[in-house]
Amino acid sequence: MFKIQTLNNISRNGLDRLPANLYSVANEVAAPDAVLVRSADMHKAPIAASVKAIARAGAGTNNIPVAEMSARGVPVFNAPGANANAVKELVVAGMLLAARNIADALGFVRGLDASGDLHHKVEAEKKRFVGTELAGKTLGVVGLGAIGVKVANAAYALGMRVIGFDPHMTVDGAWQLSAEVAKAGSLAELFAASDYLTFHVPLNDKTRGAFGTQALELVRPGVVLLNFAREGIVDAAALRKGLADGRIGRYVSDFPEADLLGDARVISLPHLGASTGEAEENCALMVVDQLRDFLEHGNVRNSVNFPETRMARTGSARICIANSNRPNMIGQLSHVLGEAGVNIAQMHNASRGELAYSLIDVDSPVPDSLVAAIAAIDGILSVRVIGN
Ligand SMILES: NC(=O)C1=CN([C@@H]2O[C@H](COP(=O)(O)OP(=O)(O)OC[C@H]3O[C@@H](n4cnc5c(N)ncnc54)[C@H](O)[C@@H]3O)[C@@H](O)[C@H]2O)C=CC1
Ligand SMILES: O=C(O)CCC(=O)C(=O)O
Repeated sequence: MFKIQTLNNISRNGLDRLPANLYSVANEVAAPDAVLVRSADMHKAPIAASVKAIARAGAGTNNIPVAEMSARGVPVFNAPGANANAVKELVVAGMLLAARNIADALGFVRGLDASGDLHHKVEAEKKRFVGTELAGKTLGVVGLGAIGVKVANAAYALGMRVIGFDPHMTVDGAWQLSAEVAKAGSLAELFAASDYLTFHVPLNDKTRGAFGTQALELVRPGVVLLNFAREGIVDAAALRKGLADGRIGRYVSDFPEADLLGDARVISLPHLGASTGEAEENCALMVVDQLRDFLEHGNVRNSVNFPETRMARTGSARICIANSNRPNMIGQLSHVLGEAGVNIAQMHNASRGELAYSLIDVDSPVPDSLVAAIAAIDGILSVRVIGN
């Protein structure tokens, strides 16, 4: 029986794919085998030694201590692209909210006194909410991954000019991107050309503060800045300076900030990008399937720290081993198996950066002494036996 701990609400349709005879699922679990999480901050509490995998039902994994998990030989999975459409639609809504003063106008109508001549009040005041159109404006998209590509294509379909910047764009992403989206040679070029600017990059040491004081000097006065990626992507000081001197016309964000809550130029949403029934279900289905494949067969799909590794099962048992990616690890493993008289039926080894992962199917049961001997090899991060 595998014990799964959920740290956030995970779509029921996803959880239903965990058969009750094999899995128990709860919020509070002693010694869980795996954790299912959305946005809960896993940096804040120690992660139990029993955890063999973490599955993020979403895209960003900055709430998970990925480097620490790699050092423990624990894969972290996510659901690439599974919520991208939901985020795209909210980004489009965000551009429209900013362009047409929709939030202010809604506030005005909600505050109207229902008595008297409503029609007159509406017609007299509507000039306060005159907006602009998106068509003909330029949108700069930083990060052309699952979300950025969809946002770029949608904006083009709305009549916007679109330019994008992503030095690591994938071939798949390029296939999906409209040929009408122009490539910016640099971030500076993109900043200078954009009326609307949107970021769709992961938060990491390279992207933290990607919109900072330098960007502020380059952007068009009154630029509409959209941040549906992560709070840290936009530097706090640069944002406040830009709002104060009017360089930033509007800030539309999925991450409310305490001191900006009352600022009329700031439109904040409560991290709603992926909050649609469809996206929540897509993410849950994807990560639950990946988690099952890992726990039951050791296979790895869509991990952010492990290499893709899949092998059909043969033999009586499977040994799953994560180790430091250095010479002679396979040699030592096969030596230890040979010493124990265990024959390798088939094996698959793959590496990613500093980590390597092997699936070894064997013809006979794996004794505890062999597991201990493998774990004792210098550089082994984790060992697990399935189907013994
Ligand atoms: N508001 C919300 O509810 C949601 C927010 N997100 C955030 O959006 C981010 C992006 O999500 P996806 O598009 O699904 O991820 P993705 O991994 O498909 O795309 C990210 C893209 O950013 C690019 N990139 C990385 N560093 C870059 C840099 N320095 N400059 C330019 N491009 C760079 C990558 O090459 C990649 O193409 C997530 O990491 C997450 O933080 C994702 C889903 C929901
Ligand atoms: O699960 C959520 O609602 C947050 C989604 C998100 O931010 C992500 O997928 O990176």
